[in-house]
Amino acid sequence: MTTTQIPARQTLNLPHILWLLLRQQPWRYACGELLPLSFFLAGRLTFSLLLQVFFNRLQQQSGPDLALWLLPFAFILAALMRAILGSLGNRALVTALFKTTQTLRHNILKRILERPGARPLPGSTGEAISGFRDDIEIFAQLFSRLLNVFALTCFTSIALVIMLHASVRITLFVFLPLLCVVIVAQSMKKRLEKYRVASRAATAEVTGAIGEIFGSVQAIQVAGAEERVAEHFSGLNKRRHDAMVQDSVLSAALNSLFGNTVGIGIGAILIMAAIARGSEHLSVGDIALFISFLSNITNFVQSIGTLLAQVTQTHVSLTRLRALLQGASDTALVAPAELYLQRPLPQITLPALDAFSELHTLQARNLSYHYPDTGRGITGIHLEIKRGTLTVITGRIGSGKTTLLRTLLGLLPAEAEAEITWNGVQVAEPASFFVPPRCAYTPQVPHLFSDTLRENILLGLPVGEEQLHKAIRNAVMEEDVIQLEAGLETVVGVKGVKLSGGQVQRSAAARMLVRPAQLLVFDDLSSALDVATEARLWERLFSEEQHTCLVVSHRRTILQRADQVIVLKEGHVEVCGCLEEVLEQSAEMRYLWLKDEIE
Ligand SMILES: Nc1ncnc2c1ncn2[C@@H]1O[C@H](COP(=O)(O)OP(=O)(O)OP(=O)(O)O)[C@@H](O)[C@H]1O
Repeated sequence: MTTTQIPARQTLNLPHILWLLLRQQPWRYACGELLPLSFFLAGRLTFSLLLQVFFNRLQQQSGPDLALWLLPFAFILAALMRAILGSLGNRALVTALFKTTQTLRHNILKRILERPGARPLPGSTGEAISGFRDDIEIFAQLFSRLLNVFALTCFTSIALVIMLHASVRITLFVFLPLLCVVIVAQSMKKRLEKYRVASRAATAEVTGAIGEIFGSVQAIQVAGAEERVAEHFSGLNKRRHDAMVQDSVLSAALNSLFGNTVGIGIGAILIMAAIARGSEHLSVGDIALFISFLSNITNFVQSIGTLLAQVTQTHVSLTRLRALLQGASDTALVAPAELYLQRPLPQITLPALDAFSELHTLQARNLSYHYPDTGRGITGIHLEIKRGTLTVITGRIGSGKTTLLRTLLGLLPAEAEAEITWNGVQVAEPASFFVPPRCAYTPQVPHLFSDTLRENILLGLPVGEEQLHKAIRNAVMEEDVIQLEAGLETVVGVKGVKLSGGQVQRSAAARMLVRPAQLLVFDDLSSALDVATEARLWERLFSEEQHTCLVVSHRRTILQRADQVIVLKEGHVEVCGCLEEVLEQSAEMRYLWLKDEIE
């Protein structure tokens, strides 16, 4: 059995990926970049040709004629056109680029959320954040540059024909530097790629360290490790600084090379024009035309150089984004996405409880999972849970209780021979199957967000106040809510730092209970709740209806209520049965029972 479906990986090349993204909003891109730029370049061409006519007339006649008057008008017209179309186009372009980047972010996030909950990211959080932020921005920059280069290429091609018509030899001199630039840029490609990878990795390390430091301020203070942490952080920053300097210096060197090479080209043209004879002779108008074209050709050359560097960067970014995709095809990366940029987000609704979702029996056979780094975990577990019963999993620390729950629920990928059935039908994808209204789960270490307590419980679920207060009461949280400064509207701080461990645990229980489910799974509430509070919670839960529960615990209060106790030892089921049976059959259980009494 596999818990996640990893589609056969389909790798697309970069141009194909860009094309698929461009195709999603061709009109926005056309209006945003190509149209204004084309008008600008058409205006620029007209202006250059008028300039040629003007200087030729000036050379031939004693005074200026109509061309002189046309020139400023043409210039003003072109500038006006550019300003109007540019500002209109800018809005379309910004929207198009934003949609493209958000589509990529949406698709990667979707893929991450499809992965089993315990292992959603392939690397550190910092690497993922840096991928979401920087690598995707690099895609947007490449898009913008490509469209720009496309328009400039059209301009340069027309300019080339006009220049060749004026003088073949001098025109070739203009394009010689361009050839040099392309050769130099290509030869630097590998080095630039190496520097880019290093600077991205260093940035990810710094981002990750910031996240870890903010997440463990208390632990650092308790250990008195402020100075050592600051030193470590400073070391990471130094590495990032060095990598960024190498990267930036090489990019800047290439850029300045492009600019200066073309400058030298302009000098060469002037010299060639000065010494040209016969058919190669250039008029003042031709020289003015060449020089006026050259500023745009400079632009073109620089853009080509930057484009080549950006293509290299984008290849590096694509490799990193593929790592976040974790085996999914590139088509998943560029698939059109519903973004809700201007419309309100759709309401979250719980799937309706159909006849099949009603639990009668849940069975697991040969459930195994071993952590790749330690080889520890659970092996060959069988279990059966019947409707309306309470099953308690117990065992020593590290015996595999949490691993068993997570593997059953698909949060860890079970090994191949495992089989999970719900009412006798095999569950192909436990991670997406064991969700409300079939199953709800409170983990041992719940995660709260830096939001109000209400939002932390509801997570956007549209339920009435009555249902919310019932869940809070069942989680034995109602007195705490009254005491909090703003009740349910209290902002609980990052990871719920403003709440006690027990309050965090019970908030998570309320989050679970507000979503009615056929199977309720609790992982060891006793780690954060005192005996009396935990007992009240079970009392309330079982007094109102016959829930089906799967609970990890070592507390006698819940063991005594259990219909079935599963005792785990070193990742195996040691014994399974009602409390009397397991106490009678297992020395391990007797040890755990006595230990709880002593504690
Ligand atoms: N992320 C992990 N990577 C590697 N090994 C792990 C990981 N999590 C747990 N283990 C190992 O797997 C075994 C089972 O761990 P598990 O957390 O399931 O035990 P547990 O019975 O739930 O413990 P506790 O009572 O402390 O919650 C342990 O030996 C533990 O060291």
